[in-house]
Amino acid sequence: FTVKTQSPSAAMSSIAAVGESYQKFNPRAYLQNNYMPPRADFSSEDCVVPWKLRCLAEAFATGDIHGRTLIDIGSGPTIYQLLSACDHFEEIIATDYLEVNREVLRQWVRGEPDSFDWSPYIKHVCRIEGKGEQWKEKEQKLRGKLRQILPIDVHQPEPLGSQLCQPADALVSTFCLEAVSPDRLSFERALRNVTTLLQPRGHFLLIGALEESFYLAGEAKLSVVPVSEADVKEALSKNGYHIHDFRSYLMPPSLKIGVDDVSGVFFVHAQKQPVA
Ligand SMILES: C[S@@+](CC[C@H](N)C(=O)[O-])C[C@H]1O[C@@H](n2cnc3c(N)ncnc32)[C@H](O)[C@@H]1O
Ligand SMILES: O=S(=O)(c1ccc2c(c1)CN[C@@H](CF)C2)N1CCSCC1
Repeated sequence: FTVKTQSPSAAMSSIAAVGESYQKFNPRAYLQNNYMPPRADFSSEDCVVPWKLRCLAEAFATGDIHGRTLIDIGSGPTIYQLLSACDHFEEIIATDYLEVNREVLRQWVRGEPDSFDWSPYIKHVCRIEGKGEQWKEKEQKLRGKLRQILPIDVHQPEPLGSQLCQPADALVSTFCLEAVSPDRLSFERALRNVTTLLQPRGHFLLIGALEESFYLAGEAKLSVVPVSEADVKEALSKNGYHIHDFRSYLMPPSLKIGVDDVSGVFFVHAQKQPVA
């Protein structure tokens, strides 16, 4: 059999095409499609949003994941993925490819009146963490820790360019790598690139879409490389990670409303192994 390898120029042009497709990405439409009712349902712990928040809260509740800095890879216009992290790091760095998303995050940090209302998520996380924390306290705490909102390109060997002084103690990334990679090889290379941002023995919490091929964000229709559990595990192992925990959520048919064709969601707690 022949092994299909892509020429560097072909790989670059398909990555360029992804970047071009993101120019039409509409943050508000994206938030509407994925983070507002009816899809964003908190009515049962079995719903996908409570499941995601519980995965993150339980990982941080182990006490194993802490340090000075945490970087969120491909934050987009969302902050839910950082709510359980903010008690465990001095500084949280959000990143995204698009200025429109970085500006949405800045608006939230500034507490601007028409910024997205994350209070249902903050209230839910305070409840499941069970520390008696008031939601406005957690909201202000996260705002205080989100001190840098940086441009990133996971397809670059140095995704943050020269902006990063030293590798982070932990990484978080949600629905980014598979949503910006034209194929599995690019997905693995993007993971290799972002791994350079993480200290050896650093922890990586990764959430993503299983077997998704597209999603909508306003005028933009974005291609997604369909990945299976095995693909994600293989990519992590190839990049020197030990997998502490891997969980999957099967998307109920009722949540398939046309804004994407996601089949499920994965959560991974992985740790970068030191080079021998
Ligand atoms: C599906 S959204 C995920 C947003 C958010 N993390 C969440 O959980 O909903 C994918 C994000 O990846 C960003 N992105 C696009 N191309 C990228 C690239 N080359 N490197 C890093 N991020 C990129 C997009 O701007 C978008 O915000
Ligand atoms: O948290 S989710 O599982 C979720 C949240 C975000 C996304 C997806 C899924 C799938 N498409 C991604 C595109 F990359 C973005 N969820 C989907 C069901 S309704 C609430 C939001």
